Amino acid sequence: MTSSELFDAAVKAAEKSYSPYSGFSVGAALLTSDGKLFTGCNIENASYSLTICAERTAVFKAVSEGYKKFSAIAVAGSNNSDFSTPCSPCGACLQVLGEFCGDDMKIVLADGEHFLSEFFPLRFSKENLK
Ligand SMILES: O=c1ccn([C@H]2C[C@H](O)[C@@H](CO)O2)c(=O)[nH]1
Ligand SMILES: [Zn+2]
Repeated sequence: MTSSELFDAAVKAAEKSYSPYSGFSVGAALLTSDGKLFTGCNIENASYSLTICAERTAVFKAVSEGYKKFSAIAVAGSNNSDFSTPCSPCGACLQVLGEFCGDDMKIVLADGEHFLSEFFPLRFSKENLK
């Protein structure tokens, strides 16, 4: 699957966003190392802080189905139907992605391919616990 196809899957996943409070729809499309696709959307709550981001929805879906090795994630976010402005994963999502993915994990945004190391070069990880 190309990065462009992965990004399109993220835009499609954003259609399922439940975001009545922010009005900001986010979709994520996570590709496993063996080519399986998991998607996720943001799901808000009247108790705002219980909101879950699209990226973590996708990661938790995948891990709960037994997939823990990933090659790329695409993220698309918008408060209208135009997903052309890059939407970076928040710090919480980067931390969760970092649990399962190396520095070379590809992060596809509206402006193209990035890597986890760009966003989060000195993250706290299981290496710190040794
Ligand atoms: O990494 C992120 C950052 C924000 N959001 C969602 C959470 C909230 O519903 C909305 C506005 O913050 O965007 C995500 O899905 N992913
Ligand atoms: Zn997030």
